[in-house]
Amino acid sequence: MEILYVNSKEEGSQKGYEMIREALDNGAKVFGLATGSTPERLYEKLTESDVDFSDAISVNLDEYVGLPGTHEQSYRYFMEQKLFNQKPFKESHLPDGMNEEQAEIERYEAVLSKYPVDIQILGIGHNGHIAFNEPGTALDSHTHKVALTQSTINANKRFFEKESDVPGYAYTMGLASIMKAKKILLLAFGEDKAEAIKDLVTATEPTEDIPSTVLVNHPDVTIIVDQAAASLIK
Ligand SMILES: O=P(O)(O)OC[C@H]1O[C@](O)(CO)[C@@H](O)[C@@H]1O
Repeated sequence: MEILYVNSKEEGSQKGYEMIREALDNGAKVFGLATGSTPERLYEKLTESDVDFSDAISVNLDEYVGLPGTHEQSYRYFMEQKLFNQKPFKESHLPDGMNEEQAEIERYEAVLSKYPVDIQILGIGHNGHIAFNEPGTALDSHTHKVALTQSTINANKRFFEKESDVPGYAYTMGLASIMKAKKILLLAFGEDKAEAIKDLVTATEPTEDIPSTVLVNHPDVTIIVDQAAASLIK
């Protein structure tokens, strides 16, 4: 696990941007994408650049259950606004929050089998979740439906008018699905991520209590942290 210490979110997003470009230049075809506030600046940098994803495929980590892709808080809508409208991919895949559970799990697993991820962008939740894999998720999990924890609902309610509007469930790639990516790039910015980063980088083996620790066994993980997120490990 390589840790890149940067001074700011701006610098970290620039580094992330450079790594994505490098992957594309070196022939990466399938990009695993994340939502949330963490990668926003990185996506902005991609949209401001001359990068061309028209031959590439994107697959996203997760989607709220019950929100159609046209809903402003859906992750499909987020991706369209932040990246896809400006930089279209040949194909962009996200879980479909309106599909029935079993059908959606099978459909998305088939997408992931068809398109193994070359480079996966990840953020991290306060409780160490990656994608929507909350503490207690099996380390060998694949795409599944998850009940969001109160911690995640609290963190995400800022995007909704009121807390009761936050969906209680999501479809998410599992931890084993994420581990299949050839390369993983995890970004964390801000003091509120310091505890989660400490838990991840001090872990010696994976534990279900802290989903991010599954990454300890991945051969190619880079973590980009700003000073605040690194404040408990430096
Ligand atoms: O980047 P943020 O907004 O801090 O979110 C952190 C994590 O939470 C999620 O948005 C899910 O709650 C993840 O997809 C993300 O990595």
